[in-house]
Amino acid sequence: MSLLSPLTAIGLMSGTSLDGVDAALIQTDGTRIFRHGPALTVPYTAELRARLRRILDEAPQLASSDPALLSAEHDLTKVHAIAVEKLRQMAPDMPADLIGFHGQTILHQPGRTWQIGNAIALSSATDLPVIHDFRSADVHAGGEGAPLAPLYHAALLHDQPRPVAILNIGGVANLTLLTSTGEILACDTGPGNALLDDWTFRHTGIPYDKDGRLARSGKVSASILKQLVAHPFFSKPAPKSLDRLSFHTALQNIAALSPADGAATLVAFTAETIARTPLPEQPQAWFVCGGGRHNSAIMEALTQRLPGQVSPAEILGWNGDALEAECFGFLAVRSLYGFPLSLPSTTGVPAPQQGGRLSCGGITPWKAKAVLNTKLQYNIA
Ligand SMILES: Nc1ncnc2c1ncn2[C@@H]1O[C@H](COP(=O)(O)OP(=O)(O)OP(=O)(O)O)[C@@H](O)[C@H]1O
Ligand SMILES: CC(=O)N[C@H]1[C@@H]2OC[C@@H](O2)[C@@H](O)[C@@H]1O[C@H](C)C(=O)O
Repeated sequence: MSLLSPLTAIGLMSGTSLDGVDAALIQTDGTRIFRHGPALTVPYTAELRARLRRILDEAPQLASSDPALLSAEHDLTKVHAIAVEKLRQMAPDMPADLIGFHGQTILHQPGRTWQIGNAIALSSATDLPVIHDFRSADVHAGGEGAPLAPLYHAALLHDQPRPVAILNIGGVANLTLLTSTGEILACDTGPGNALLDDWTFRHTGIPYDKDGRLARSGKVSASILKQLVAHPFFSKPAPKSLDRLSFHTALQNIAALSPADGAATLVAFTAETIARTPLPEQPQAWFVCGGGRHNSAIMEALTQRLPGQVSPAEILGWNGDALEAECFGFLAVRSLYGFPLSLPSTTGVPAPQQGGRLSCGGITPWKAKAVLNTKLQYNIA
């Protein structure tokens, strides 16, 4: 059991959907969760989203000094600072000690992962220490750099009957399995909502398939689904990770289908690839978080395919839209306390790996010392 003082952290995550910044407060010592605070989302403007999307597409060729990149980074850091300010106003009874700042992933490939966001500027704007750059240490040590949520998921699941899983359906989907012996196994499983969002937008002008209405009005193309799931990624054992645009060629495979049949086939693709993930044990319960749990077509498709009980995270009293942001608050505290953020069974890194970097950018040194030193004492009593 940890004897370190609990800290209150603000976690900030901006996911692959480019919808905005999720922020959440959490009180934790990096192993136990003492309190979940409020959470909120500050959306990106359509203009910033469009700039980020261009940067994502160009990322493999971009220099870190590229003016368009620096300007987008500046603006998205401002959105993060606004999220922190709003959250502090919502929870005056939970003063934050530090921030966990994930940043916007613009590239994720074997051997290279890139999140943008200016930690020094965020630290200055909020007057708080900021932990950032959560993924590079894992990648440099030979890991996938993702997913990083598994240690947080395992902390959330500590009192649940095993084997049990948390499934996150964001742009990409990822799962954490806690086995009957307590091993934590994790991976990205394949597409989440990203392909369905693009397809729906292309055919209806609406950014996502609200409540799965389009998909539920269509029919799955069994032959195209068979082609899609034949990709070797899906039979590869965990750990494994994906970039946002992995499998985007699936949109070409379904191009000749009607909008409804295409949506139905993409929903089946998401559910089928989750169900096919090679796991040593089948969870008896799946707790689903991320925006995909709002899509009843996806939830139905999962219920049909998975042998265990499938429920939204809310059934355990969690906020399924806030889990990823909470996770980066939790990981910020782990980083500060020197605990690993990843394991061989979660990212394929050769040994448990610490990560994250501390930036006290704009904070006067005496203040950073006061905040962190007082809190970083062993709480022996
Ligand atoms: N009511 C709804 N009906 C259907 N789908 C929804 C609904 N609400 C949200 N979604 C889906 O959830 C997506 C957003 O999910 P989420 O916020 O988990 O993504 P993210 O955090 O960007 O992804 P990632 O976990 O890959 O980083 C939307 O793009 C949409 O596809
Ligand atoms: C590189 C990157 O940002 N990956 C994200 C993305 O969104 C979902 C999935 O792909 C997961 O691998 C990860 O985020 C979660 C929070 C994670 O690291 O666990």
